[in-house]
Parts: sequence; structure tokens; C-alpha cells
Amino acid sequence: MTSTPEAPRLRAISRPLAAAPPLVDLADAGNPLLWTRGDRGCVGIGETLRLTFSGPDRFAEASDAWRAIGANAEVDDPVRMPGSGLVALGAFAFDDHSGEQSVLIVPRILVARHRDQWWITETVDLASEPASNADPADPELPAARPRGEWAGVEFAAAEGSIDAYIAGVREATRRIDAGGIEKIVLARQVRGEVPAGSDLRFPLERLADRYLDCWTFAVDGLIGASPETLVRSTSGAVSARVLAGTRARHADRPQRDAQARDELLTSTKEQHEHAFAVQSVVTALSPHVRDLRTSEEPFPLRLPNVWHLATDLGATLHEQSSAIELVGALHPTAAVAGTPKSVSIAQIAELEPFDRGLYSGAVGWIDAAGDGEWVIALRCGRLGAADPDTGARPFVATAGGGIVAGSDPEHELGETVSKLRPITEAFAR
Ligand SMILES: C=C(O[C@@H]1C=C(C(=O)O)C=C[C@H]1O)C(=O)O
Repeated sequence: MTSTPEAPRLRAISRPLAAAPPLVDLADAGNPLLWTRGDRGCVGIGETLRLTFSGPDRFAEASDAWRAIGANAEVDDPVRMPGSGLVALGAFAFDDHSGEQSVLIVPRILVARHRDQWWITETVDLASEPASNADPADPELPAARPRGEWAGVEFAAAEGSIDAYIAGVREATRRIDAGGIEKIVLARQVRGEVPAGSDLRFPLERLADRYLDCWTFAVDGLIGASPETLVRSTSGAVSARVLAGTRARHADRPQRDAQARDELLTSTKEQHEHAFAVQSVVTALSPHVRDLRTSEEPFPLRLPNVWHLATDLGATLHEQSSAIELVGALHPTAAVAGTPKSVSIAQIAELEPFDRGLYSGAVGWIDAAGDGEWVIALRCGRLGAADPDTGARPFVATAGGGIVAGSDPEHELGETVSKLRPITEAFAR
């Protein structure tokens, strides 16, 4: 269901900038809207439009709504880059039946950077701002607000949740042994509390500085740094990165670390699981693209917390599919659901005692041309509503992994600890 039956009339004005402060500095301290990796990305300040979606058709409805908004918009964009002009940032829930809403947010001001090119976009809703309609002015770069407090967040697993996770992994392997399913991705959660007045730019800056091969994001309270590009679609070029297979890093013991990497590269089980994950993305993407190619051998992707087995895909878009349509076609991949897809989704609903919400859904951005970049919402947590007395906000982080025949529950638990590290460390004091 979309929350706006008729497309609003938006006006977006983009202008090049000579330079700007670091994107993180410009973000709102309490409700950041950010998408960044190295010398690229964007930050949103204020909100002109928020669309919400839910249910099994959330991607199709979002794609249609965005197309209508684009067709109805006045866009003045001499910058002409992917991500200039009218842009929305968004986050989509994992499950068709999630109680959490998927969103597209058009910020009032968007400051964006692509290497040494900077630009600013201001988007207004013409219905609610008739005065500015008469005399459109160039957008002004807002000043970065001074940093506030960061007292840190400590995380804990809810009582019984680790036992429940272990029992879930055991039951998943039992069901896999019984046949009809090869892989089920199971996750668990830890919870912390963000004190009132905390400046979320502290953890965001840590994520962005440490996880250089990841997209650091903050959209509607979903905060994290994901290594897995679901799809990037810019000017007809489509790419994706598939991850499956994980080992903890041993950054202070180089030999042990190299051994972990080699184990991952030579394990038949991991290679098999990885091939499945790649195949699921190839199958989903094929109807929309031509010249689909993959990196030859899975390569080891080194992140500060884990090694992953990775494959990069590239292709050419052969029809007018928007980035959100591609996301809808790909989601959920075997990396976050399992194989076969529909059976594994049903198993997750039975075996995980919580609604995943936006975790393992998709987070990214789309522009008026339908170009965009979306990652799988991993290595992240979600802020909840503030306590009316204390102002503190709950923050729930989720991480999981693929369970296959022979998976060891303790080992899987350890893997979730490694995958939670980006968040637990970035949010620490
Ligand atoms: C499910 C997660 O990660 C996914 C699962 C992986 C695995 O099972 O090896 C590896 C990378 C991700 O595709 C997570 O981080 O929560």
C-alpha cells in the first residue's frame, strides 16, 4: 500500500559545489540520512517527502510511485550525474509480511559527492510551498552543526535468545538433513540503548572510516555498513557483489589470519554454497540485462571483522527497469534467505522468533532516471522510538549466517558475533 495515491509535484534544483564539509558532519545528529563510501555518497538534511510501503508488492508500488513522481517533477539539473536532480533514499523490509514499513525519503537538501565532484540539490513540494514557486533560488549549503555528546552504547542479547538461536540452528540442520531444503539463513539480535541527546555522527563516522569497502548508511533509523551490493544501476551499467562464506579475521595474528582466508578459499562446502548464491543472483538479474559476466573465481574480500568469499557481477541493462525494480527482482537473495528461496523464507518465519524488519532488506537511493545503488541491509541496527520519560532510544542490531548440512551451532554463533562487531564497536564509548 502506498501512502500517497496521487503523485506530488516536486521541484528539484541541483547546483555544482566547489567543495563541502565531510558528508558525515552535515548529517542530522539525531536522525541522520546518509549514504557514503570513501569519496562518494550523499547526505540528506530535512525531509520534503516520505512515502511508505508494505506487503508483498512494496517494491513494485515504490517503483510505480517513484516513476510517477519523476514524471510530475520539475527538475533543474545542470550537474547531470547519477544521483543529481531528484533523489530519494530508501529502505525496504526483508519480509513480505513484516510489521515494519518500507520507506522512500526525499530530503529537502541533499549534498552529494562523487570523487572530486560535489553538488547540492534542494527539493520542495510545490503544493506546500507556493511562495518559493514564484522565485526559485539556488540552494544554499547548510553549515555543519558542532558535534554533540557520545556516551556509547552497550549491547546485550535478550535472556534466552542465544539458546533460542542455537536451538534454531539445530532444527534448521535437522530440516536440511530431512531433504527439500539446502540452506536457511538464521539471525539473532542484540539490544542496546542510545541515551537522549546522543550524536549519531560519532558511530557513523567510525563505520565510514573503518569499513572502506562497505557502504555506510543511515536511513529512517537503520544504521550500518554493508559489504554486499545488491545492485548498482548507473547509465545502463549494472553491477552487484555476491557474498557467501565467512571466516572471522585474526588481524593481530597474520599467519592465523591467512589460514582463515585459505580455509575459506579451499573449502568445498563454502565454494558450493557460494556458487548457489551467485546462481540465484544471475537467475534473478538475467531477464533485465544482457552481457552478464562474473569475476572468474570467488575472491577473498577482507573486511576489518571478517573474510568473505565474494563474486562481482557486471551487465548492461537491456530494458527500462529502475533500480528499485531490480531490487524487487533480486530480493531476497540466497545470502539472506536460503535455497530454495520460498521454502527458506517460510522456514525463517518459523525458526526466528522476531520480525527482521529492515534487517536483510535493501537500503540505498534512486534518482529520477531510475539509476541507483542498493545494498543488502547487513551489519546494521535499527533505532526505535524514544522513551517518553528518558528520551533514550532502543537500538537493535541483527546478524545471521547461512545454515547448511553439517553447520555447527557454536561456530555459527561465533560468526554472528563477528558480524555484529562493526555495530558493537562503532557504537561503543
Ligand atoms: C546474513 C548475513 O550475512 C550474509 C551471510 C553470509 C554467510 O552466511 O557466509 C555472508 C555474507 C552475507 O551475505 C549477516 O551479516 O547478517
